[in-house]
Amino acid sequence: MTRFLPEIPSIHDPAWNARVQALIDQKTKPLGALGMLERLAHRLACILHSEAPRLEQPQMVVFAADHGLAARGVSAYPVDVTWQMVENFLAGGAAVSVLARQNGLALHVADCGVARDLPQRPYVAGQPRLWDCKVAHGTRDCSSAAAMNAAQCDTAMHEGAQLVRALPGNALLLGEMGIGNTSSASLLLARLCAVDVAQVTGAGTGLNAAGVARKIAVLRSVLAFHHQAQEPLEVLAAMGGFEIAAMVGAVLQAAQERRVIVVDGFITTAAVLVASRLRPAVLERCVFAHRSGEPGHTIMLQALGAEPLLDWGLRLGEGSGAALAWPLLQSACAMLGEMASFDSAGVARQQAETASA
Ligand SMILES: O=C(O)c1ccc[n+]([C@@H]2O[C@H](COP(=O)([O-])O)[C@@H](O)[C@H]2O)c1
Ligand SMILES: Cc1cc2nc[nH]c2cc1C
Repeated sequence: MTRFLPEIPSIHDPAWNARVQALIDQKTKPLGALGMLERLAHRLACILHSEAPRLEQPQMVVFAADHGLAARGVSAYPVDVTWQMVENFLAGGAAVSVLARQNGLALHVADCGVARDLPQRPYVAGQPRLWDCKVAHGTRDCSSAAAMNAAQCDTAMHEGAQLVRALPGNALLLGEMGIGNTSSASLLLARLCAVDVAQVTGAGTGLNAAGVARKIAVLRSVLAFHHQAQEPLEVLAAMGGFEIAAMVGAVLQAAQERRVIVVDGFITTAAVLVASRLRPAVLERCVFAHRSGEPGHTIMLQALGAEPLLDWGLRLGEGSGAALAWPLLQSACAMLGEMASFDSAGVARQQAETASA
């Protein structure tokens, strides 16, 4: 299978940037007074190339898979939670199910490599949908082998891209589920950003201090075992997960189509980190929903130059933070599209001699 590596041109356009900024500055408010909402509106206007951007048919995809490394005791929960939570997503009872429903987000679950066979079920319009993107029944234990081979990595990326192609709309919200996947995210970050793994390893689903210390020791041994893996896709295959590889493909595809990509927490951001090493311009299409309570996320966001919308100590994953932040994107669009300008409303502007530099 060939590698999925589309060209992603930069959408940076100084003239367009200035035009959108001028529109925002003409709204009836003191200059800059809507703070980060203004920066968000600016970003959405640039991604969707519209002075009045509209978010259409938003699609939340929860990418799910299992991790061989989980057998090394790096998670507080058993591997079976992955498939059990997939069932919960589909039944409508998980956090992301509730928040997606509340916010009018279509919900999809992509089985990229859950260890159990999940029965296919009929598609019911308006209900969460299960997609079979399974590459294998979980990755191999990456403390003693590559998590996946290059062909599996390519397949997972293609699956993610193909799924995005099949979805309507102009906004993709990224979610994930996979017991053990905070370990993969920490490993990708440690290797790709050359930081000490102890600095970027946290409790995940809730390890205690002794558990975190054991997790760090395991992750150190994994990094030593894969010392030769340095290129982004080598690192992804060596220590990633099928859901992460599928998200890399999904991000590249969504970026190529110029969709708005709403990034959730630590693991989805790890996928964006890998994608951005392959095609840096994907970052121009991303909105980072929140700063996760997982300590490595702050370092990862910094490495990407990302400014997250929320800082709520969320550490659930699933796409829950992306769904929570969604109304902020809607507000940003409403602000740009519906707020009056000083001229249209007949409101007096700031006096020239009082303008700050
Ligand atoms: O997104 C995050 O920031 C995040 C932080 C901690 C845990 N999680 C979720 O918890 C699971 C992974 O945790 P663990 O401890 O099994 O590595 C996985 O299903 C993630 O969705 C997610
Ligand atoms: C219950 C549970 C729900 C989750 N959702 C995402 N990761 C999770 C991990 C656990 C353990």
